[in-house]
Amino acid sequence: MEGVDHLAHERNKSEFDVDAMKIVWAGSPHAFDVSDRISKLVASDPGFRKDNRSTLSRKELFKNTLRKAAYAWKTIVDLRLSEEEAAKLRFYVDEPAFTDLHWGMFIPAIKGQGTEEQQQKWLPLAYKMQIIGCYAQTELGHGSNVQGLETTATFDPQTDEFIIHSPTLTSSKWWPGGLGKVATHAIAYARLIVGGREHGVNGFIVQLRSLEDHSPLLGITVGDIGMKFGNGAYNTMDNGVLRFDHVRIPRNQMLMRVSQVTCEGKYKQSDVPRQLVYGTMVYVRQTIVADASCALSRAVCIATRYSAVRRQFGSQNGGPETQVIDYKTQQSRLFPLLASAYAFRFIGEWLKWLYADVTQRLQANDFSTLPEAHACTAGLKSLTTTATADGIEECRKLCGGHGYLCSSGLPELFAVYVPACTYEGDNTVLLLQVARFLMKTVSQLGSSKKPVGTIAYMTRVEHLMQCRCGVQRGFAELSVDLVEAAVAHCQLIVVSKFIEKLQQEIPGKGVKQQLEVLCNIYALFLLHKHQGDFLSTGCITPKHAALANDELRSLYSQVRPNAIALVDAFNYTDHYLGSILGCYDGNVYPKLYEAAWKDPLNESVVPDGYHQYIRPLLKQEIRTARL
Ligand SMILES: CC/C=C\C/C=C\C/C=C\C/C=C\C/C=C\C/C=C\CCC(=O)SCCNC(=O)CCNC(=O)[C@H](O)C(C)(C)COP(=O)(O)OP(=O)(O)OC[C@H]1O[C@@H](n2cnc3c(N)ncnc32)[C@H](O)[C@@H]1OP(=O)(O)O
Ligand SMILES: Cc1cc2nc3c(=O)[nH]c(=O)nc-3n(C[C@H](O)[C@H](O)[C@H](O)COP(=O)(O)OP(=O)(O)OC[C@H]3O[C@@H](n4cnc5c(N)ncnc54)[C@H](O)[C@@H]3O)c2cc1C
Repeated sequence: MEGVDHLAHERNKSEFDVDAMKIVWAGSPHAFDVSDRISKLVASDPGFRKDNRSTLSRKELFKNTLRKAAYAWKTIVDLRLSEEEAAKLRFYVDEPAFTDLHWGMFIPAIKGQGTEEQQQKWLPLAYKMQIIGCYAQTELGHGSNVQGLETTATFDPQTDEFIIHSPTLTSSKWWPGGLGKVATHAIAYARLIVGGREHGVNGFIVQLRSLEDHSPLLGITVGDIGMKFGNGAYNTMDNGVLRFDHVRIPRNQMLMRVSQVTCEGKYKQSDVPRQLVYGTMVYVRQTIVADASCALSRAVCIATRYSAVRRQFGSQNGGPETQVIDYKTQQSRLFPLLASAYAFRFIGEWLKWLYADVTQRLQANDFSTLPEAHACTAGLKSLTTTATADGIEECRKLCGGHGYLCSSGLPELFAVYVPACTYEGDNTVLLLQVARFLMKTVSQLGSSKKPVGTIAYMTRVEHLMQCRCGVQRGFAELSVDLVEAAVAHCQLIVVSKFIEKLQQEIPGKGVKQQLEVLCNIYALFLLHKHQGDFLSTGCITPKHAALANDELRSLYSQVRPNAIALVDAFNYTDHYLGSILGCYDGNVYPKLYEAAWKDPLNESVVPDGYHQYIRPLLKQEIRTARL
C-alpha cells in the first residue's frame, strides 16, 4: 500500500544513529545540508523528470538533455545557487551532458594550464556560459598515447598565429564530450611546431562554432560520432569528431603556463615539469574516484533494499518465505560491495586532500609530490572504477530477473558508468604508470632518497634490492605481474586510509563501530580474494586464511541488522535512484506492475504488425494443419 514503509521492520533493527552516519557519508554537516536540499529540489521539479529516457529516440533524448541543461542553468541563476550548490544540482540531474566537460574539464584546463592573463580573459566567459567548451585531446588514432597525437599547431611568425591542422584521418579528434553538437570552443591538444622544430603536445583554445548562428567556423568539420553502448545512458552526450583544415588562431590562445612561444617565434619551457600539461587529467581522475563511490552506493542501495524485500524459498508451515538478504551467499556478494562503497567514499576524500595539497605545492614550484599524486590518482581511478563497474553488474545479478528491467535503474546505471574504466585513461595503461612509479621507487631503495607517503612501506622490502637485477628482464615482460603489484599497492592505500578515517573523532551512537565492521569486511574480503598470493608469499598461513574466512562470516552477521540503515545513510531520493526495486518504502511489486502498463508497447492491446505479420502466419498454420 502507498504510504506504508515496507522496510520499517528492517529500519527498526538499526544499531547506530543513521542521521549521524548521513553526515559522515556527506563529509560534513554543511555538505549534508547542501546535498539534502539540492537533491530534494531536483526530485520535486518535474522539469528534471528522467523516467522516460528509455522510450525516447536519440534525437528526442538529446534535445531533452539540452532542455534540461538550460533549465538547470536557469534554476542556478534564478536561485542564485553557489558554485557548490550548482555542482550538486548538475550531479543530481544525473545525466551525462556537455556541461560535465564544460565545468569538469574545459574550465579546469584553463585554470591549470592558462596564464593569469588567459584566465582573466576566458574564465569569466566560461563561468557565465557565454562560451561552451570541450576537452579535445583524443584522436581517432590515439587516446592512451598522448605523445602520439598527430594534430599540429604550427607557429606563423608573419601573422603571430598558430595554424591548427589535422594532417591525417587518424588525427581527427574523436570522442570529446560536448564536441559533437554543442561546444563553441575546444581546448585542442596538438603537437607544437616552431621554426620547423617540434616541442611536444600542448593545449590550444580554438573556437569551433559561430556565437551568432552556431555554424562551424571556416576550416572546421565537426559532428557526433554516433550511438554508444546501451539505449538512453551516455547517448545524452554528444561525443564528437572534429577535423581542422589549417585553422588560424592568435598566438595568445596557446595555453602558456607550462611552455611559451614569443612573438619572435622563440620557444620557452617554464621551469616546471612538462607533465603539468596533463594536469587536467589528474584533476578529473580524482573526481572520478569520488564519482565511483556515488555510483557504487547507488547500486548497493538498490540491491540491499530489494534483497530485504524479496522473499524466496524457506517457508515454514505456511509462514513467510526467507528474505534473500538472509542467505549467506547473498551476503557474501552484497556486503563487500557495501563496504567498498564506504571505502571509496573515504579514499575519495583523502585523494581530494592530496590533489589540493599538490596543487598548493605547485603554486610554490614544489614538485616533490607530483609523482606520488600522479600514481595515486591514476591507480585509484583504475581500482575504484573497475570495482564499481563490476559491482554494479553484481548488484543487477543480486536482484534476479527484475534487476534486468530498466525500471530497476541498474541497466542504465551500468551503461552510463562502464566507460569510466576507459575515459580519463584506460585502466590498464594507468596501472602501468603506477607500476613504473613503484619500480622507480625500488630502484632508489638504498639511496639517500627515502620512500615517503604512500610508498613509505617499501623501505621494508629491502630484499627487493637484491633481486633488482631480476627486473632487468624488462618492464614489458613483467608487466602482467607489475600491474597486479600496482593493484595491491592501491588496495593497501584504500585500506590504510579507511583505518586512518577510523582514528578520527566520529560522532553518533554506534557509527564508528559500524564503520569498523565495514573496514574489516573490506580488508578481509581482499585477503580472501587474493588468498593465493598471501599464502604463496608466506604472508599468511593456511590457518590465518581459515580464521579470516570465519571472521568474514561473523562480520556479515553483524552488518545484517544494519544493512538497510547503512544504505539509508546515503540519503538518496527515489528520484535520484531511479529504481522501483530500490524505492525507500520497499513497496516494489505494485510499482513494478503499474510501471509495466506505462510501456508504449501496451498502448494497444493488439500490437502494430499483428494484422500485417502475425494473422497471416496463424492463418497459414491453420491451412498447414488441414494438409
Ligand atoms: C560521466 C558523467 C555522468 C554523470 C554526470 C554527473 C556528474 C559529472 C560531474 C563531473 C564530471 C567531471 C568530469 C567529466 C566526467 C568524466 C570524464 C568524461 C570524459 C573523460 C574525458 C577524457 O577521457 S580526456 C582524455 C583522457 N586521456 C587520457 O587519460 C590519456 C592517458 N594517457 C596519459 O595520461 C599519458 O599518455 C601517459 C601517462 C600514459 C604516458 O604519458 P607520456 O608518454 O608523456 O609519459 P611517460 O609514460 O613516458 O612518463 C614520463 C614521466 O612522466 C610522468 N607522468 C606521466 N603522466 C603524468 C601526470 N599526469 N602527472 C605527473 N607525471 C606524469 C611519468 O610518471 C614519468 O615519470 P618518470 O619519473 O618515471 O620519468
Ligand atoms: C564515454 C567516453 C567519453 C570520452 N570523453 C573524452 C573527452 O571528453 N575528451 C577526450 O579527449 N577523450 C575522451 N574520451 C577518450 C578516452 O580518453 C580514451 O578512449 C581513453 O583514454 C583510452 O584510450 P584509447 O581509446 O586510445 O584506448 P587504447 O589505448 O587504444 O586501448 C586499447 C587496449 O590497448 C591496451 N593498451 C594501450 N596501450 C598499452 C600499453 N602501453 N601497454 C599495455 N596495453 C596497452 C589498453 O589497455 C586497452 O586494453 C572518451 C572516451 C569515452 C569512452
